[in-house]
Amino acid sequence: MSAQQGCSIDWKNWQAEIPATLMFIVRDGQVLLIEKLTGIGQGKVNGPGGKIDPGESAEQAVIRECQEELHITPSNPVKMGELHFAMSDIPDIHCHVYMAEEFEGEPTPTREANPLWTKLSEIPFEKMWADDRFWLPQMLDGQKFNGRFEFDLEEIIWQDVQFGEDACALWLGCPLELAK
Ligand SMILES: COc1nc(N)nc2c1ncn2[C@H]1C[C@H](O)[C@@H](COP(=O)(O)OP(=O)(O)OP(=O)(O)O)O1
Repeated sequence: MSAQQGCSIDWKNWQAEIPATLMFIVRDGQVLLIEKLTGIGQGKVNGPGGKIDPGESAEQAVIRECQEELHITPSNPVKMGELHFAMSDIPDIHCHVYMAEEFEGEPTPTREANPLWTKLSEIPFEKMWADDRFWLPQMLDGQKFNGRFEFDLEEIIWQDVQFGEDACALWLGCPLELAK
């Protein structure tokens, strides 16, 4: 699966209904994941994150979501990628992905999430969204990326993931930031 072959999405004119974020905090050979208890992907393992509120930047949103979901505040988040999800059963999602090495607070279970410090060698891909295995290892290795996925329910039916600085040129950015 690559290029546009077999893809039914007009990516040039594609716009997502849901702008969202993800954060991956890495410290001492471990990444801070969550068991997601509410929202899209409930029951899956993911990074903390969630929808971007109107008027909020992606960075503001990802920090707020970490505060709400885990009672922590990441420092110096670095944007690593964008994910474009064309979904069959829920509105399409445009997700901004961040990494950080430092944070304030103690990861704490909340109504929305249980924190899961996970060894980098033991990421539970079988409990995660199907796309994660195609970009998360490379991102944790320091590579920036741009990923586009077409899903049929929870199955990927088309994908294209690019890595490296060139991938950043494909980012759509965050239109809401322009509206601030
Ligand atoms: C489709 O594949 C996905 N893969 C990955 N890795 N992550 C995804 C995928 N689809 C959605 N996500 C992430 C993006 C966001 O972090 C959440 C969705 O946001 P959520 O529904 O949790 O938003 P909240 O604002 O926290 O929830 P409420 O609207 O219920 O307040 O999933």
